[in-house]
Amino acid sequence: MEKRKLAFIGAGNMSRSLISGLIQSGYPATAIMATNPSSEKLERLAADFGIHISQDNTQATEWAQAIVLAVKPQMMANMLAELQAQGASLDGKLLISIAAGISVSRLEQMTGQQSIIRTMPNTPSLLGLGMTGLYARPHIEQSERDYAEHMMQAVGKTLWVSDEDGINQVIAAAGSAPAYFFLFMEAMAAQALQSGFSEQEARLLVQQTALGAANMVAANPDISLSELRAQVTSKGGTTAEAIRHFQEQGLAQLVANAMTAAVTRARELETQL
Ligand SMILES: NC(=O)C1=CN([C@@H]2O[C@H](COP(=O)(O)OP(=O)(O)OC[C@H]3O[C@@H](n4cnc5c(N)ncnc54)[C@H](OP(=O)(O)O)[C@@H]3O)[C@@H](O)[C@H]2O)C=CC1
Ligand SMILES: O=C(O)[C@@H]1CCC=N1
Repeated sequence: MEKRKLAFIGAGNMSRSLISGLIQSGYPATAIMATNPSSEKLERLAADFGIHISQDNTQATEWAQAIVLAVKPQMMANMLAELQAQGASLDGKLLISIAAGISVSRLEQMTGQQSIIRTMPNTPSLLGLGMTGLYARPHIEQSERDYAEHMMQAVGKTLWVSDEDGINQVIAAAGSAPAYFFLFMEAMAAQALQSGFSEQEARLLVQQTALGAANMVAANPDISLSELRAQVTSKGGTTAEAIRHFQEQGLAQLVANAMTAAVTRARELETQL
């Protein structure tokens, strides 16, 4: 892939995940810079990955050809206003936002720029196992789409959405979703602990099973999820009893409601920020 000089504005959890995945995929550390107001996270990034670091957003944006906007949604307007106040020019740079809840048109207003791609990655990008949704307005050139896509493909899989609300659906199904699986695993580990396993044993049982289940899905694209479930579920056996409990207590509806709540929150942020 093209190795543009790439700056991450905001060196938090998601930037660290993306930077780690990019470095593992062979993106040159010398072509990456991260900024943050405080130095601690930056120093860890420099020590772990050998990238450039700076506490000066203007310096980073001037250096970069592509810029990942990776601050919290609530910080975005201030951060971009400060850049403009300092006279930083974003002309000719590709802006890649990873923020939830900030629309492209709002980003255009905040930056005065049009070359913007909205993305929604997730933290497994850290391991090259990310899932990223991308959205661009029709006027965005193919070369810019390709760069953003290849960058995200370096850290996992990608999916373009054709209308912008699709990004909010990606948040619910992928961006926020690692946390759902962690929550489920926490609940399972807590019960395993309760039943007499040590913390370490409980974690081993849960993590290896989650890994195995995810790999079973990935390795069998022609087998439906419900068929994979059926293969575990002996008639009159133990799994059937557990599944009956989940179903009687409305797991599918609960998941649907939770995902809808994530979408609603993303849309709400879009009206507020
Ligand atoms: N975490 C996730 O799983 C995902 C997050 N996202 C999006 O990624 C973005 C970042 O989220 P996340 O990494 O979780 O958040 P974090 O809070 O971990 O990271 C944001 C970073 O931005 C820094 N920051 C604050 N103000 C500025 C500024 N003016 N200039 C430069 N850096 C600044 C913060 O510094 P300080 O150290 O001082 O707090 C912090 O390190 C959000 O917009 C979120 O919607 C998208 C997909 C998944
Ligand atoms: O919770 C959030 O708002 C961000 C967006 C997706 C994951 N984390």
